[in-house]
Amino acid sequence: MNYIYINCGTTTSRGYLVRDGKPSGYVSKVVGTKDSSLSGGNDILLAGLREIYDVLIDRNGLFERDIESVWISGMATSPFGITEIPHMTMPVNAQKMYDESVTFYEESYFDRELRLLRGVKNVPDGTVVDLENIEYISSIRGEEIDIVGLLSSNYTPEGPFVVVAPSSHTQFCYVKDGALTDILSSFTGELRYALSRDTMLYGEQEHGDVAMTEQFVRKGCEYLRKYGFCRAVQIVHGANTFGILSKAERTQILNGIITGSVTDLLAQHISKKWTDVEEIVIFGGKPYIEAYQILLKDTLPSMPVRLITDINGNSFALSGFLELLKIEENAAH
Ligand SMILES: Nc1ncnc2c1ncn2[C@@H]1O[C@H](COP(=O)(O)OP(=O)(O)OP(=O)(O)O)[C@@H](O)[C@H]1O
Ligand SMILES: O=C(O)C(=O)C[C@@H](O)[C@H](O)CO
Repeated sequence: MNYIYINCGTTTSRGYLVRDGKPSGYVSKVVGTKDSSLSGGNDILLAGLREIYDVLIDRNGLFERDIESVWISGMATSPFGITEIPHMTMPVNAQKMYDESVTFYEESYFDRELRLLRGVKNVPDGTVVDLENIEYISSIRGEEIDIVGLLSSNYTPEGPFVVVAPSSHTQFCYVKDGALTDILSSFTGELRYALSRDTMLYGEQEHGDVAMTEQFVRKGCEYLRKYGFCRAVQIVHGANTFGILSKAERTQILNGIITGSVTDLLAQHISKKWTDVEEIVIFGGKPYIEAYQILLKDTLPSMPVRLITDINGNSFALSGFLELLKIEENAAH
């Protein structure tokens, strides 16, 4: 049987073809819910997701009728996605993700049923969210399936651990007894994107991948702690004004500033709330995730910190989806 699975992101969406339980195709496209928010409608997103679906089918010599079902996780269920579906409550494991999936008939671009996987929030259903409690509430849409995939792999530590998932937003996910149990979300990658694309920093920063080195990442974090966010960023600009450092070095300092603001937060959270954490697992596919490892090792020197590179064609999200397929197939027998 053939299945298509798409993980819809804020910035990028990634699609996979699974044939007889085996991954057989991968396509990614820079399209996500940020496009819906910027354009005021979800046409760009839906057209992009449809393109991923078409490419996976065409490249593999298939027809639409050959696809048993199409599954979509991530930001597709956000207000800027395909259709809004509320987050699930924790704890979350593969079975819960499967049980709480929602079938939705998408008329305009797919003209077929989609199985939408819901995101997760860290408060019970029925919680009235207001100005007083919003600061304690976090949510994810997409990282939960990465965690299901991670839990199915041999990378998982025994005791409680925190998964660090840096991307458009950095999600700290607390995992205990085989389930996602708490979340702390921060607005990182999108902030960095805005700063490096739409400000003076544009011509002063490297825009491709840059390897992170301790010296510059630490410097950024040091500026942040000493002067606060705005002055720290101004120092990066100043380095250009006064003609010192390369673009790549300034980029690393900016990364140290943004990453430092959330690694310090994580350290605080571990000391106050997630006190039994035994290990931190950072995952992602880009070199910038190394900034997290550098700063966490400094900030929490006695905590084991593991970095797991999630190469796109072989992602934890896909492994998570394969876990859900096993549940689906067992349910069918
Ligand atoms: N060097 C970097 N430092 C920090 N963030 C970065 C860096 N390079 C890229 N990013 C951020 O990563 C994000 C893009 O990541 P990706 O393409 O994985 O997005 P996504 O899958 O849509 O994210 P999400 O899963 O959060 O919805 C952008 O917000 C971008 O600014
Ligand atoms: O719950 C939501 O609607 C989000 O915006 C979650 C978002 O941060 C994703 O997890 C992407 O990282």
